[in-house]
Amino acid sequence: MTQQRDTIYSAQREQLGRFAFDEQVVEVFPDMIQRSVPGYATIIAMTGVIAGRYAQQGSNIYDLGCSLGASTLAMAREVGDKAKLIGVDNSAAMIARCQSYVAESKTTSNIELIEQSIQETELQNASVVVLNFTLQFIPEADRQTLIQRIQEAMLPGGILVLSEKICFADPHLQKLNEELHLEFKRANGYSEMEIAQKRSALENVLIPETLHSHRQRLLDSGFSSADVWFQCFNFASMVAIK
Ligand SMILES: Nc1ncnc2c1ncn2[C@@H]1O[C@H](C[S@+](CC[C@H]([NH3+])C(=O)[O-])CC(=O)[O-])[C@@H](O)[C@H]1O
Ligand SMILES: O=C(O)C(=O)Cc1ccccc1
Repeated sequence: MTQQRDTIYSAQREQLGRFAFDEQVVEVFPDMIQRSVPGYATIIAMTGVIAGRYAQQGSNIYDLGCSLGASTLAMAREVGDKAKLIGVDNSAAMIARCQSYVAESKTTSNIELIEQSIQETELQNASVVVLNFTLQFIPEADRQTLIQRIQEAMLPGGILVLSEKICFADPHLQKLNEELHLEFKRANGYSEMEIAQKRSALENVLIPETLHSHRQRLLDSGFSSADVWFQCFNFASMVAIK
């Protein structure tokens, strides 16, 4: 994998379009997500560990919003050929590049990649479902239906890993965590202009919710247990068990 540095928002732009997962983003995505999401590497690696524990023989494992397949490949390493891995993403550019990463990885796992909206994906026989930083891009009004569908497609004892940018009901905590995230981005070499321009491009595209809302939705959808297993500032990962 060649690592290209993310400089997408480094020059001042006259017109800032909505953030999109296009070819330009795909080129720099591994660098972008690592420098933007505190705890990203840990969440990906532990998604693999969790999948290794919960994979059921002959079941399906879904990575919904798989991007370049970071979680898919982390799970492949832990799961081997016990289960079929299915990565889904609606960005053609992401799926194309993901396909070549999977080929390069020479994994012996059975991996299928599908270019499709996860709102349309047929889900079944699932022991593990992963939504790593994807639900935040789904319209809020559609989130309950999707989580409910995932729950219904899961085998008893199955697990959902849900990682998200989160917000806080308490205004002091909201301000603190947002500022700490900004410090993290500055420490990773992003300039004030890059931070400001990306923030504006993500407005009304990435919509965070509180941990309370996420947990409530998971329980309302029929999961028997749901809680946080990792958090760094305004980024968290939860597990929900059927
Ligand atoms: N409706 C949709 N259907 C399918 N895919 C979608 C949809 N909406 C957005 N996406 C896809 O969801 C992914 C979100 S990135 C996931 C990172 C990955 N999980 C990782 O752990 O490396 C997170 C981020 O960039 O913050 C993108 O590839 C979109 O194309
Ligand atoms: O960069 C940010 O501020 C984020 O919230 C995370 C992110 C990471 C990669 C793509 C889109 C959003």
